[in-house]
Amino acid sequence: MTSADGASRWAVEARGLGKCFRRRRAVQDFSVRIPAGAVCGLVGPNGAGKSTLLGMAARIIRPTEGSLRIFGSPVDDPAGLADTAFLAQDKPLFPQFTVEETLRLGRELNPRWDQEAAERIVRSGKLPLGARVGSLSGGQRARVALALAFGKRPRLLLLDEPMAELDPLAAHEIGGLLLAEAAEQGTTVVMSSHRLADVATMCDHLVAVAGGRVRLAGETDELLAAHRLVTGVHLTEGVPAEIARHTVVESRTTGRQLTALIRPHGPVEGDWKTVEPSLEEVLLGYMRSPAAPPLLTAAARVDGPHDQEAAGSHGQEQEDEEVTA
Ligand SMILES: Nc1ncnc2c1ncn2[C@@H]1O[C@H](COP(=O)(O)OP(=O)(O)OP(=O)(O)O)[C@@H](O)[C@H]1O
Repeated sequence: MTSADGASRWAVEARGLGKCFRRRRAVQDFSVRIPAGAVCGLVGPNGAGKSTLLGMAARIIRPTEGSLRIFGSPVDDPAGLADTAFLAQDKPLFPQFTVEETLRLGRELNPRWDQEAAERIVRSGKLPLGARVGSLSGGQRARVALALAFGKRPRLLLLDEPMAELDPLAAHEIGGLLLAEAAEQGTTVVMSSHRLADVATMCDHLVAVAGGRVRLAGETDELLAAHRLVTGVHLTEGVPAEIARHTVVESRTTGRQLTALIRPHGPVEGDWKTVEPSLEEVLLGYMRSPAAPPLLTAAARVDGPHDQEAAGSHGQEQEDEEVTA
């Protein structure tokens, strides 16, 4: 779908996307949209397919099946190449280069290079331009890598575990820098992370994957509002009927105490305490319960109400539920 000014509303649009490495299916039946302008967290356990998804969007891994569009154009359209920047997990930089030489390389390789933005990012960390990259701390190297990425002026910035090796202080600083620069440049950000607290504070959208399939996708607020954490005393075996009538993502009993993560289909009857769960509680619930049905908000679904191209789309959307909360 395109907006009135001709730009695509969707930064990323995957339909039935799949990737097979020899006989191993890393991603399957993946149908999700991420709107332009979102800061989207990509979460899931080790081996879930996060790096493979980012690699396909970054054009370094070729999908085996399905379609993937970036700002409305097929991912393999060379015209879109300059629109995307990808920062791999190991943040490949040349250790012998100085910060200044690294930025110069960025300028020479990228026709749309924005030296002012790149220098602003480096200077705000008080990094000396003459320092060798190999002598910098992990946080400082992350800053140089982000300067290189934002210097490209990408419309879509793909980050694989950008804070993985940073201490909490450096992660906070780099997270703030990332959000400020994304807002300044209007960049859509998709970042994989195992740090759920960072995802909760930084991301307005979320895609959770497990076993190469989407488990949750959409606006973080809407996804949270669609769930309730139910607790109470339960003396018999199994999930009580008044809870089982809702979609139960996960239920656990500790002694006499039952805790259930549910997607309510109306009020929860009986003597149960219900609260809105934290993002961490929702994500852990889905990770621990691979059989729980996935949930995609209307905006994340490729057959959502804004879709004009849904005919013939395939994927797991047939079995998903819509968020009604
Ligand atoms: N080049 C490859 N060749 C073969 N198998 C691969 C390759 N890359 C990834 N895989 C497999 O695909 C699956 C998904 O891997 P991927 O790296 O995308 O997961 P991830 O969610 O990024 O994991 P992590 O959180 O550990 O980084 C895994 O089973 C992995 O072993």
